[in-house]
Amino acid sequence: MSAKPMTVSYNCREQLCIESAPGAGAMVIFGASGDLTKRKLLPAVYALFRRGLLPDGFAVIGVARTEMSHEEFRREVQQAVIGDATPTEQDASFLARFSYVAGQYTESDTFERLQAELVRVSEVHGTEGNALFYLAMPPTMFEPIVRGLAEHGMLAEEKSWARVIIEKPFGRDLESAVELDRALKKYINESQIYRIDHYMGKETVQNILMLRFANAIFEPLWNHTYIEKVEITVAEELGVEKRAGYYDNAGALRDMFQNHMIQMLSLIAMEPPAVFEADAYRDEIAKLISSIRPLRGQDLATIAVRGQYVESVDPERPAPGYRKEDGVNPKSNTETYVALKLFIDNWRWRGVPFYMRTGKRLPRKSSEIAITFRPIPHSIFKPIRPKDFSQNVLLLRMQPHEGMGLSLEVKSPGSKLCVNTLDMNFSYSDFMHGEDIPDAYERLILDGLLGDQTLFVRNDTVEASWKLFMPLLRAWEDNLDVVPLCFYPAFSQGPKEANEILEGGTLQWRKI
Ligand SMILES: NC(=O)C1=CN([C@@H]2O[C@H](COP(=O)(O)OP(=O)(O)OC[C@H]3O[C@@H](n4cnc5c(N)ncnc54)[C@H](OP(=O)(O)O)[C@@H]3O)[C@@H](O)[C@H]2O)C=CC1
Ligand SMILES: O=C1O[C@H](COP(=O)(O)O)[C@@H](O)[C@H](O)[C@H]1O
Repeated sequence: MSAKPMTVSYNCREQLCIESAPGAGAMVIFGASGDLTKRKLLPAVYALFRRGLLPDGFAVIGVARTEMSHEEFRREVQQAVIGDATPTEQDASFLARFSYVAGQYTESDTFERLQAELVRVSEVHGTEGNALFYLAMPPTMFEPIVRGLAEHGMLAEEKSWARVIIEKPFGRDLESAVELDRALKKYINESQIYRIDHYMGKETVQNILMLRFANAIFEPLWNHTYIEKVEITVAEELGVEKRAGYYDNAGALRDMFQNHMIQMLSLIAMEPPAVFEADAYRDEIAKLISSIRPLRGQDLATIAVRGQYVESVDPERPAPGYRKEDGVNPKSNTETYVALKLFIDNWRWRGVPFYMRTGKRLPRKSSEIAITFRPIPHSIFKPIRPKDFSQNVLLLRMQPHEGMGLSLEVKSPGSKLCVNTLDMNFSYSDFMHGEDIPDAYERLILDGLLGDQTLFVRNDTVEASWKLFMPLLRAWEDNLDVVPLCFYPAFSQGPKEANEILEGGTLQWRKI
């Protein structure tokens, strides 16, 4: 059926918007000279400023070992947020709120100077002694920095607040995650730790909750009786880029599955929390992760596939194999692709397979969740059989072209009784009136300033997720034969062996 554009009407009901403005506070970025700061944090802070969401009492202090004056740091910030454009008066007032402290992260002197700078910005910019510390640093530095902050009284919360945002990886296995948490908890408590999973800040990921819990039509169908399978894909076109040092040690399971993929699965499958508040919400996520069926040794070969990209075979899109990438061990067995079939052993999801895959150097960037409903039980349109009808699929597109789709079986107009599939599609961009959808870091930094931990990962879920994956990680490390490393050409659909976990190849992955 030729698809006509859908008419979407959308009434923004301002009275139904929940938006809180943060109170005064400073943001301190450790690792201010780094990649994450330049590419993500500074543009996000600038976007918040442009949207009028930063408090009047606000300042940013960059900290790193690289020697820089305040002015040099401001120039870096300017470059990161407006590039070569000439700053407006408003931009100048934004840049004036930035300052810089250079020093070693383990030296007392650095923390003393930071403390003095916090006092200064409190007086000059009215940050009221509150501080959001963002550790955009390799995780080996988390403990020394938190210790330094605590020893210099910057984490005490008597008259002001102090929060610490940390970036993944939260450990590289269960043991190191427990150890990291133990080390941090010597100086701060859980209510001060904000663990970022940037997927939770993505608008479309959050919309899963609104779709499920603000519409009565889905909940009755949202279970094993009506849903046949769920497929979650996070495909990247990019390769390892400049992060080989980290990635070759981590691999796709640690880099994407243990965190982003499991969090997305949780949003699809969790029970409704009574309220959308940090603990109620995260309790449900923790329960869900703990109900995922353990990955047992004897099942691994039938539920898991790991792959690594090799050189592209497409002459129009040349790309080297993973082992030839800069900084990668030429004999590396690190996986750049993982596909898994998971089950959730609870009342709602008993027997429903969750097919999940993620990988680098796939044909294009595409993150989506496809929920396939069961076939109709009986056809009244004889001789058309039940299996001739396409099953309904609800598609949630995270990126790019954020939106959703629903496929329905409909009658083609005309005297004949013809069944056809109609794909109803809608894109968020239709609602945005030319504005970009806010980046995940904007939302998460704002929540950090607000003191709202809802979208941040609680430690019990980090540990539950590591616990789930440990048998697989151990099997891979101990014995390459249990789940052999399969190779796929860059920009292909991934290793062909991934089809095997789809019921021995009788089903197919959605095309990326
Ligand atoms: N970049 C990204 O896209 C993403 C990053 N992350 C995580 O965010 C954090 C920061 O990432 P990113 O900015 O890429 O990291 P970088 O490697 O760019 O490091 C950030 C800064 O930390 C300092 N640094 C680096 N290595 C060391 C070291 N061994 N000891 C002390 N200081 C060091 C450097 O500053 P200086 O030398 O001036 O002190 C550097 O500018 C990491 O935990 C990373 O895993 C998570 C998701 C995506
Ligand atoms: O955390 C990570 O995420 C990115 C993918 O994030 P996206 O927002 O671009 O989808 C991934 O490239 C990176 O390896 C990983 O560390």
